[in-house]
Amino acid sequence: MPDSKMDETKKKKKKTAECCGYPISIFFIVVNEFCERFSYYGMRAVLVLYFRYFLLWDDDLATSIYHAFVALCYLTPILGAIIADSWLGKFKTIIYLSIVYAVGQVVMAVSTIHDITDANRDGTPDNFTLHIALSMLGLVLIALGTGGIKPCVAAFGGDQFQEHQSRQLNTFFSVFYLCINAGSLLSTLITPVLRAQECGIHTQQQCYPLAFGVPAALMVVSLVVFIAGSGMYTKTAPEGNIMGSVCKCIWFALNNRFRHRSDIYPKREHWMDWAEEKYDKLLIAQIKMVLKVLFLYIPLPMFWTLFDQKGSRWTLQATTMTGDFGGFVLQPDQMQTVNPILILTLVPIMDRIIFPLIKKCGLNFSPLKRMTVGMLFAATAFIAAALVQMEIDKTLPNFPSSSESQLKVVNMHSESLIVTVPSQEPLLIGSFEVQHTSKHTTAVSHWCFTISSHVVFPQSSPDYITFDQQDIRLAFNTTPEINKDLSLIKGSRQTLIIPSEPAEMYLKEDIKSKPKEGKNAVRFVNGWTAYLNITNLESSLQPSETSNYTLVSQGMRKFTLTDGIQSCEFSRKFGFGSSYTFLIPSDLFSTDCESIKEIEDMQPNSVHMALQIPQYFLITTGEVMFSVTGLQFSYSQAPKNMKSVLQAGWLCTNAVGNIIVLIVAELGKLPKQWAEYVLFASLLVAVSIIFSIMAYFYTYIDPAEIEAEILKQQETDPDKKKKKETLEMEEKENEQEIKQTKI
Ligand SMILES: CC(C)[C@H](NC(=O)[C@H](C)N)C(=O)O
Repeated sequence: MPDSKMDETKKKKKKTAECCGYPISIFFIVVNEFCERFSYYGMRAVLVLYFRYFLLWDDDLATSIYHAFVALCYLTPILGAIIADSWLGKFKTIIYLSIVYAVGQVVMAVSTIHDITDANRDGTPDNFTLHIALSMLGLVLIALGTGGIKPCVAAFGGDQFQEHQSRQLNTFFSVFYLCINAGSLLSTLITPVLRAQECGIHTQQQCYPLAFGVPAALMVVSLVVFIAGSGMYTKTAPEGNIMGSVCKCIWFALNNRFRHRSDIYPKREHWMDWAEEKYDKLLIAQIKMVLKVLFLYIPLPMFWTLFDQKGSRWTLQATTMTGDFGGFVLQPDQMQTVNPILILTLVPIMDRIIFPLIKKCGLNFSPLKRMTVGMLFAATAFIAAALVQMEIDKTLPNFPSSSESQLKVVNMHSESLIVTVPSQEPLLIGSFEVQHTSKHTTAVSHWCFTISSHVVFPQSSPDYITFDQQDIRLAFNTTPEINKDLSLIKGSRQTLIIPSEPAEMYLKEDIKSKPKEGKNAVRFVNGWTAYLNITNLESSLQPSETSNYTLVSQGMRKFTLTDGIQSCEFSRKFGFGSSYTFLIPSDLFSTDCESIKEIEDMQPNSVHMALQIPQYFLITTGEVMFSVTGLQFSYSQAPKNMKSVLQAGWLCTNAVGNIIVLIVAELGKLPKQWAEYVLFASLLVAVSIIFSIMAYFYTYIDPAEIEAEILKQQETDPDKKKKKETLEMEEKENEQEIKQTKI
């Protein structure tokens, strides 16, 4: 900004109302930031699960769209900075883009109401296209709003301070960062709880509308709070199109350099010096400072690539773990709260203890060194995530590969049965009726061994494997032998149900991946002589029929079984991510449901979510070293009129990081999740080595000092006036051109 203009702005700054040395207006800004971050992080916390389990996208698509959205949120700050600097000013930009943001949140919340398209009232939306279109529109509006206001709000906060309040200004930025994390913490705790509620008009479903609706409401509150402070703000007028001047100056330098590429022209120290013919030395020097920092930013996106996977891959990892902490149960998406909790504790610890201690030891822990160490911490966080993943993989069922089939046999007949399988010992499948002496709660391992067993068959035909008389033989001890041809589905797990009338045996497909969201999949085989109604099941169960799987949440669950005349209750406590087949015997009501037997199709998750804490600790330590330092570095190394430009550039590194996740997730699909974590960790280590080399050659500057020196030089430069006049004339010409184009 030209000096004269800056002086004008300073003069325009009226004396503002103060409280404890702070302008009162900043309280509105801080509360506004808290609500806005609550809104943003609350919505983000449930976004992947919404994609995965409401829109039914697979893991990769859900992760890709999530990262595309985050990337967009960090690309739009450039737009916000341009609008604020050259057109509306920060105040109006914040208001208008906050309205866009709030509308986006409301559209997003509406898109999650399944009842709006659930005409047949079966609990699932009938028109997925409408839900997808609405949610994508909502996300684009949110990205425009949140990104657009991001570089403006902090700067607008800074504008509120007078010259004598420089100490308070520094504290403001710390409080501002803490507000970001307090908002993030509360929302990531609350919205998953709201999501876990059941709601709906026709059918009760996961309450996504509430989980997205509350962030929408908070965004409206944020806007109202910001407007409420309107009368107290110091509002600075737009400072001219800085971005435009920078781009024009760079373009001119490049063009001029190209025109003078011949050896006859003397070389200049820097390629930007080729703009000297037309542009002010100060502007050129400022652009050089910015470009130097931007060049250093090139490797930084890799940090964000890893950092932003907390909300996607790590949340999905948590769904395969158990969150039972004794007194309370943690939902998988709530694990993300560990990050802001650690930020709130680690920022003061680092600032007050660790960094001063390092300084006391005589070590020069410069900002760029801190950022390199931060990157290495993030890389180790991913190694920790890979180790946890390996532990999880050990507990996952051995699902058949695409060339295998798995078969389980459940014998509900009154006699034992021998199954003969090629190249395997004949299996004795005990009779459910004869052996059901023990209670369902104690029978798990016993039944798995005697009445059921998984057998893995190598697949020979491309689609199905057919067992003829030679392949599989089912023989009973006393009754005449029964032979059955069985077609097993490739890559699938199936259960052969042998009812009381063995000739009516049938295959039922088993669940072949962990149940969603850490829930439990249960089904019933009706060995009772009449139809049965069971709570939670879609329809009544005919004799000998097997129900489809139904999902139940963690904790004690009660099922009421009735045939219309008699009824009994059956309760069981569930963990996370298990699957069971419950066998209903013929003496169901005489034993008051006690004789129900269970077969564990899939073990409950056994790796505890607490094991994710080390990876969260490492990534957050990395964040404090990298992100907080990076923000300060971007501010301190930027010339006074380009602080927001560099802030937008800094936010862009985050956007590019998310785009990298998208590309790697799409192109480099690794068969094992732990291998993907190791790949990301290795990439970040490689990038941090490159960054440390670049940092070694970087010389820290004091922009204010350089600017003052150039201004002093210019005062004695006779060309200065002429150049300024040329520049002003060109700007006027440009303006006239624009006016004419409009006409
Ligand atoms: C993206 C920024 C680093 C910042 N995020 C955080 O502080 C997280 C919650 N730890 C933000 O501005 O949202």
